[in-house]
Amino acid sequence: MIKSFFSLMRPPLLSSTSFSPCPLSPYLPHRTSRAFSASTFKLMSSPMEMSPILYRPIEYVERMEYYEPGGYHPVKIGDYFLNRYRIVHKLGHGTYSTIWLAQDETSNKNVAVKVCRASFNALEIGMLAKLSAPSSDRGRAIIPSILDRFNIQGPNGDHVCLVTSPARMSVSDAKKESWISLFQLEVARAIAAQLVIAVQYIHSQRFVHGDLHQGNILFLPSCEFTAELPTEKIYKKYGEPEFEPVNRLDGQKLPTGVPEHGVVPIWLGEASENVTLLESRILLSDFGEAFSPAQEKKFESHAPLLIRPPEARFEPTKSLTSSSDIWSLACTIWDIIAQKTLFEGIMTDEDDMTCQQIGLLGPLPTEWQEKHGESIHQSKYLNRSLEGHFEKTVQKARIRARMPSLGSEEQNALLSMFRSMLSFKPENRPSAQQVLESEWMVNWALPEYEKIRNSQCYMWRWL
Ligand SMILES: Nc1ncnc2c1ncn2[C@@H]1O[C@H](COP(=O)(O)OP(=O)(O)OP(=O)(O)O)[C@@H](O)[C@H]1O
Repeated sequence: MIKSFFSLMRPPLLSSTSFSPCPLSPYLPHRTSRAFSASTFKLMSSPMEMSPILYRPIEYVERMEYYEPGGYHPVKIGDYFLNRYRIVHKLGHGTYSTIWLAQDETSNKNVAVKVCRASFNALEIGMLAKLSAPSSDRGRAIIPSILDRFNIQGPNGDHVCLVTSPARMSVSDAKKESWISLFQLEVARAIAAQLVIAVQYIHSQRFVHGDLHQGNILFLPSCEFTAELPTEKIYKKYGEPEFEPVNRLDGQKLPTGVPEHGVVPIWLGEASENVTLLESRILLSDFGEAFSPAQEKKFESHAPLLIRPPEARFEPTKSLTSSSDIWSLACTIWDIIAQKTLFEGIMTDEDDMTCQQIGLLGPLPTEWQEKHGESIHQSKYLNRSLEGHFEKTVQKARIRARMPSLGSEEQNALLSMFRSMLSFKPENRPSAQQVLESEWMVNWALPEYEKIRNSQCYMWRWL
């Protein structure tokens, strides 16, 4: 059901099941790929219920099928929440929410209001509240702060709303906006450093994030945008909201609870190669898959297949742990540094993913091989290697894009970090703290982070 709906929506280029090296980015027309956001990616890997009514898909806009009892709330531009938050634009959408830019009329700041689906499990909020409690840990600054929280009632139910600071774009948005899908080296290093610091902080608080992909890494906007920019200036600079009519495929009237118009999200971002070091401050968002292993066992991973740790498949009776985050963290750091993802494919499956992992990383542990037979070893990926993939998707890609490539010492340090993080058995992977202490982090990534840590705007977040 899920797949067949997607094949209806997907243009021919993307419906291919062949493993083209970079299915989404540089070769699609400008901005087209934003319609296939991280959340779309995720939808394919999460269980979901579908409304029986189908709607004409609208580019860049959430699927109208989710406006149903228990689903999204039909937010309109101009809505006031709590007589305080005036909705001025749309920021984005995910599987569980729509996210809106609002003017906080009490503080006169621009904020993000995440309006969750009515069936949303509020556990995420509790976790985020704990992680965003004041702390002197440098990782705390990379976790979004909950500025306010309230509920609204609507035709589709009762919706939790979270107010946080607005972000500019995600790492995946910045790469999709670019023809070369690469960040400047110092920017990639700074993002990777912050991500590891954030994960180390989350693990130190005894949580596992569970969904560490590029779509959940958000760039902070300028201080000017958050603190001062009035709505008229935002519209002048970034454009007024664009509305697209919502139509059912069967031509019938829209049911209650479905908006008459979809709102195209504002684009505050820029192409990856144009992001400067000072603009590379990030927040790690989306704690919808997070859990506390001390209190809860979690056997199934809903992370996108491309970053999903192999133990979710091969050790289904063991609970996921912080080591599962380390695997996904390695895949995501790769994606930040390279032009193409570590593992590839849009409509891929677990067998293919295992074949790709063996191709890049070598044979599976013996007990996993025995469990799953030999068939997965007979694959087209066998002549690959991590080093070869690195040469192609990082070094040569950077040279082609006329960007500096990595020196051999840095390359060796980085590959050695990847190798340890991508150990098949979770118990063989380093902890986030050990990753922070790795040669690449200490000598290349953390020094770039230190440069932005002391920037004026960064300090502003603490005032
Ligand atoms: N504070 C924010 N500022 C700007 N954009 C945001 C913000 N929060 C989220 N977004 C945008 O909305 C998208 C979805 O957000 P988020 O991941 O929090 O949603 P979700 O409903 O939990 O979905 P999913 O788990 O499918 O990603 C993000 O990828 C980003 O593009």
